[in-house]
Amino acid sequence: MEKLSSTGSFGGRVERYKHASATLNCDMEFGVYLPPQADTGPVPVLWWLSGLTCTDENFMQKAGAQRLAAQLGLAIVCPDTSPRGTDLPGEHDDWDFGSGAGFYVNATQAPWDRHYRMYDYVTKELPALVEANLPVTGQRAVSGHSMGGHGALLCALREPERYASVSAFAPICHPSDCPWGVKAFSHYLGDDRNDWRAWDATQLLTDVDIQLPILIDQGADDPFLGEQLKPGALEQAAICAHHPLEIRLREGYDHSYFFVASFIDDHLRHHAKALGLIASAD
Ligand SMILES: N[C@@H](CCC(=O)N[C@@H](CSC=O)C(=O)NCC(=O)O)C(=O)O
Repeated sequence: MEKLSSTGSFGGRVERYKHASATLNCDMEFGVYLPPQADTGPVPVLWWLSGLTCTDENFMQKAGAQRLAAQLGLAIVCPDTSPRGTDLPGEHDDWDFGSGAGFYVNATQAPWDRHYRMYDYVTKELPALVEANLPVTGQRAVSGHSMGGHGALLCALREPERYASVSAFAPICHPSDCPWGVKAFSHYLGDDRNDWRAWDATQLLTDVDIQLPILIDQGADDPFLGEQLKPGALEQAAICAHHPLEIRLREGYDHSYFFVASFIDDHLRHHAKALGLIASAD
């Protein structure tokens, strides 16, 4: 992998890298925050999955996570949100589909299946690359925002043994039943809705063996709350499956990174506790 930049931040470094992805069949860029503790030994990683229209840079520039990550000794890796440099029919026409909108699934439908395999990319290829080349351990936590919150829930519900903890900000909780999800899933996965179940947190949650407790923050003034995000569906599924889930509805907050930045420290502490970096998240 090629280092694109390295910038000091709270005693650590914000770095960006480029590499050729075999999973996605294209070149990709990603961002990483390495806390000062990474100078003397490997540190665990919070994997952050961003939302629609984002690149690897939105979270690093807007969430303000570096100050506390530096104190905790927690690295943060931000993948991009879709394959890049490709030019499939209609790929760049809409902000909620195609480029910037990979939805963290493995596409099965042509022409998307040649590139849009974001689940395998963020759970397998990129962790292997990062863990082989940067001063990090194989201990992982996962979080994300909106489409990335859906991605984080997928990681934790499909392969809970790979993660110590999970959280999400305003996740798309039931993509099979919202306009963003239906649009993406019909193109990437085809029209048979039985094939969507394995990529829908609300449906997956009923069959998991290892139950990672889920922490969610949701803005009460989020314009996408009722039509796209549907945390109530996930809450009902969690009650039926006795899956530990805490959803905190935040009055006065919307869907933006002002909301993410306001509560990111709580999430970092939640993950740091699960990773054994601190004794208590309070
Ligand atoms: N069309 C608008 C709205 C796009 C938007 O709100 N994107 C969110 C994620 S939405 C769900 O996945 C986001 O994180 N935007 C980036 C940011 O830095 O705020 C638009 O294009 O702005």
